[in-house]
Amino acid sequence: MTAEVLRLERVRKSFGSVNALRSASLTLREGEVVALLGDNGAGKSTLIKAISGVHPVDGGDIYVRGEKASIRSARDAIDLGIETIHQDTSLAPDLSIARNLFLGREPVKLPFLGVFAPLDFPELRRAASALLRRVGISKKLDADAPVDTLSGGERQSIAISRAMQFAAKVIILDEPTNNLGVEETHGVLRFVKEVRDAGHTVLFITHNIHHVFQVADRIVIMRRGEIVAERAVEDTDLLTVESLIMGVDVSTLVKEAKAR
Ligand SMILES: Nc1ncnc2c1ncn2[C@@H]1O[C@H](COP(=O)(O)OP(=O)(O)OP(=O)(O)O)[C@@H](O)[C@H]1O
Repeated sequence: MTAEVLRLERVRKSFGSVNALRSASLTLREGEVVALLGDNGAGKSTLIKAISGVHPVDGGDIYVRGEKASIRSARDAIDLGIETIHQDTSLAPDLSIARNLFLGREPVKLPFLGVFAPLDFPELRRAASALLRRVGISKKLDADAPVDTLSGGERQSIAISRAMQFAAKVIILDEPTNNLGVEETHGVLRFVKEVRDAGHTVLFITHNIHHVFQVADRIVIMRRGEIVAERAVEDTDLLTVESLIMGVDVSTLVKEAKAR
């Protein structure tokens, strides 16, 4: 078994009277792809927002590489090696691919000038092209082109590449294949596997169980703010996972529907 990179122990988060996370415990290990599944309102987004510092938890503990961590902001999470790619919001559409690959962490000239330091464009272009080659999406991409000229799948790959290059140990993807075509979806799923094979840990939310079986190593299922089941993908099947998500035996429902 590989090393533990992130562990949540009995984390809680409420919004007024809504207990979005009741007592969620989860361990992520190095180099695995974990799919987080659950019905609408199960608490998936709240869980990833807790890990990424958007909604600091009300209680419970978070450990990063075995050390107790305090994640109170997105900056805290990034500093701990946790990068989150939210749907459609992770890129600046008007900026170039190269700028988006660095976004806020661009190479600068005269770094002692702090926020006033001018960008080092030749270095930015060189580093961006090298990264695009390394992640295998360089074929037709020009690092100077605006990012809004890219397809949805390419944009996802750019956002994931950015997370990878900043050596994020844990990359969290919120519905990475939402609104993508079939081919693009396969491209992103393939890329997720490559990211895993490069040693990163990926946690992703999806409503598409078929994608889970294509890419995940492990499935974690949430219901009503708790993690109710975890399964290795090779040890489970679609009906079992659907049953765990819904909290009822789906095969019985199917039989009943056929009998009507
Ligand atoms: N900012 C918020 N303010 C108030 N309630 C919230 C907030 N965010 C989430 N909730 C509530 O917390 C519960 C869990 O929501 P969450 O978005 O985490 O579920 P989810 O599993 O991601 O659902 P979906 O798949 O529909 O996105 C829901 O009842 C939701 O209405």
